[in-house]
Amino acid sequence: MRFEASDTGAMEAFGRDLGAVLQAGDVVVLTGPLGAGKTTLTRGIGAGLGIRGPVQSPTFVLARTHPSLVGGAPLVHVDAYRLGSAALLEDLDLDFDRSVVVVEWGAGLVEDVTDSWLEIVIERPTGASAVVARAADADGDGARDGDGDLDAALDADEPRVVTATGYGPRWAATPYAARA
Ligand SMILES: Nc1ncnc2c1ncn2[C@@H]1O[C@H](COP(=O)(O)OP(=O)(O)OP(=O)(O)O)[C@@H](O)[C@H]1O
Ligand SMILES: [Mg+2]
Repeated sequence: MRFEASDTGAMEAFGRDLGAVLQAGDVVVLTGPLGAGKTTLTRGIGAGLGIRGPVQSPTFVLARTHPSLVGGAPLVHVDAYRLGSAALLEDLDLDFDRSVVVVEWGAGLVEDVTDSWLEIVIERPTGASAVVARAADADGDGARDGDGDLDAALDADEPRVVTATGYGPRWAATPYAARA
């Protein structure tokens, strides 16, 4: 399943819709470059699940558990950026069966801990480098301004291409199923 999230709100809305169908035992893997929108999507998933926020970039903790406010499964939000190996993911001893687990940078790690997962790849078609170049020359005269607000430019709404592919029995009969 592939679509374009035109802005931050569209990404959160996709997450909310997805969160509404996720259940305990589900694992979602988010892949995409820095600032792609992985945490933004996780925030939407959290809203769809009805968990207690706020969902933030797990900078100092590798995994954060958000309890449900509606009697459903908690959201376990993992940042595997510094984790690097499936063994370390296993060491976190997460309660996969009873939680919805979302792993940023989890590609290639979750295969060892679950037989089914939903992989979501987020791409910035415009490319971060193009955004950086534009930020450096905000007035567009071809010369570097030196006062471009890089952070604002990186955060500004721009489309993302989102591809969601489900692997394993959990996703087989869903629109996300990977085509054999
Ligand atoms: N179409 C879009 N979809 C999602 N986020 C967008 C979009 N357009 C702009 N943004 C902005 O891009 C930023 C994405 O940041 P976010 O923290 O979600 O990325 P990330 O992939 O988690 O980064 P990191 O790798 O650092 O964890 C946010 O500031 C968000 O508002
Ligand atoms: Mg993030």
